Amino acid sequence: MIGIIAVPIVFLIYNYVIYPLFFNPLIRQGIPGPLHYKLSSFFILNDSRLEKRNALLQKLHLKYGPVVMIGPNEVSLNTVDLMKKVYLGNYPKEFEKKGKTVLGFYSQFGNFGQRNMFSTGDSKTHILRKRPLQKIYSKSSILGAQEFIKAKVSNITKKIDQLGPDVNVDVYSLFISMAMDVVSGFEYGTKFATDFVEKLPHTSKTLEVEGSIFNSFRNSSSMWFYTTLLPSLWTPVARWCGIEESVGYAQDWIYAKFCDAMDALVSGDDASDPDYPVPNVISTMWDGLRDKSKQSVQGTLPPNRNRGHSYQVEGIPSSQINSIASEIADHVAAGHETTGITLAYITWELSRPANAHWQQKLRQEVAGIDDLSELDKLPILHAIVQEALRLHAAIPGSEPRFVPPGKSLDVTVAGRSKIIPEGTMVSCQPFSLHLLPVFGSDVYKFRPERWLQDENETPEQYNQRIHRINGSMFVFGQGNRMCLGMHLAQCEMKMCLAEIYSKFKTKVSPDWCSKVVQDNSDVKTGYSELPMRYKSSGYQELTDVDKMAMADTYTTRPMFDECWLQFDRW
Ligand code: HEM
Repeated sequence: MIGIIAVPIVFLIYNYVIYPLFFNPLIRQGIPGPLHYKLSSFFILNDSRLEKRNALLQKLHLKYGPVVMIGPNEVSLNTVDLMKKVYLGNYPKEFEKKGKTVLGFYSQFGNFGQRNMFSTGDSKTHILRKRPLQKIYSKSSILGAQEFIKAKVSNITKKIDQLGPDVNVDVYSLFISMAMDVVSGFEYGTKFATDFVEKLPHTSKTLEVEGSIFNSFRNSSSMWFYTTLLPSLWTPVARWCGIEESVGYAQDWIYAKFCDAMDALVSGDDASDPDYPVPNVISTMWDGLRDKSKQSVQGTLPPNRNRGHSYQVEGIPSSQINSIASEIADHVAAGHETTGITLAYITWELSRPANAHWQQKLRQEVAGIDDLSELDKLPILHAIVQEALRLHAAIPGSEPRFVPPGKSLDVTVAGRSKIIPEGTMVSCQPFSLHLLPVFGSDVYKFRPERWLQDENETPEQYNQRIHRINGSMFVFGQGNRMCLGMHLAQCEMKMCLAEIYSKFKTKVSPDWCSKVVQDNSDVKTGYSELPMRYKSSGYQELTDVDKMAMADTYTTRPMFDECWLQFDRW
């Protein structure tokens, strides 16, 4: 009897007290951090679940310095040098040694039973996947696709004109829709691109409408903690929250569109609209698969458009077909939320009374220019986009990697050299890196001028400063796992801002909040700063700054999922 009780107690004491305190190499090295975080991963996982992680890591870095232990095997880093060592050093997303693999944060991002580029752990497999897709999103390819992007972007101003002046417009809905209209063309071919800017009203909270695919994407995001960190609890929690069905809806929608585009390709049709011949993922991967299989592929079996997710082509294993669908699903998700969220933050910042002078400057700069390569050279437009990417990084959360087998990471703690051993999970988070002093003063404020030449600076000093701060940006990651859609996102955003501000001025809707804050006050981050009751009850007493607080999650969003502006012709 004593043995039955004693064995588990000894096990727990050894695992949670003796081993961590006396044998854990990170603790023995003296890596700083709160003691309870060093002993168990429970605390940092729970912070993620409570949507407090990003703000907490920032506080820990301010307290303990740039190297902080946040779990028995996890260290958060916050200097530009360490970020470069890890990400330009291409540390892997998974740790593999002697045939054993430690899966990481990313392994759960696969779809339809298949991994994709983003969720691939090892560098060799990743580069093979990435190579054929890289050219679709290269700068020259995006410039070549500008007529298509322009057509989708100009639907925004058409929509605003239809709505008329002083109408409250939810720009969060508008820009998420625009980004989906664009990215779907790059995935399925322009023939199959969506038209959500035209089809949705954007004058009510349509993204939350039950059954909408955006609601479904949102519900998937709300489950990100379980998807990525505790997959075994995903199904019971989704069922308990009543969103299991809804989460599947976006996947079904993505797959149904995939089937439509595949039907066209397999029968020898082009997936591109002849007016907008844009290179796309489905055609590129399908051609690659046919070349690889060296078979003449003909005819389809009837696709299963329900939950089966199994499009079949004679002679090709369905796993290979689904590998294309998995890649597309990832790009569709990555490509619409991030860009839409950033645009919502940019236009909100420009609409705040204290920042409204930037609208004037922008209008003067973009007047009469709609060519993308010309827009790309404009300093004010560039400064506004860069500043929003810094302050409102759409992915502000940690991007975890492992110290590779056979290597260690040298760090300095309080002037002393320390070694982080192989297999340790290390990460930087854009949110904290973007607040470092290298970016200048008032780092919690939106100040596009930090990207422009100061009147006291020589051109040489300016170039050196800009080189330094550009190299410190982490919004798109760095190294070989850097964002594939970066040029697409930047071009889309610049085109969209030029289109809007050459025609309209914007202001924060006074009907949306108790008060529109007049000064350029600091941004807020996260649910942790506002009591949860605001989320579900009447929250009319909040200001626009409160309502645009960034959700404390891996991919952020305005925490109330809305951003209401009014548009007026200049
Ligand atoms: C403002 C918009 C965007 C932001 C802030 C953003 C941010 C990021 C970040 C930080 C990563 C790297 C994650 C990591 O290393 O752990 C990433 C990867 C990725 N992004 Fe984006 N992204 C944006 C837009 C897009 C768009 C429009 C696409 C369209 C296809 C896209 C596709 C991808 C893909 C496929 C990867 C994985 C790359 C790889 O693993 O090699 N992103 N993105």
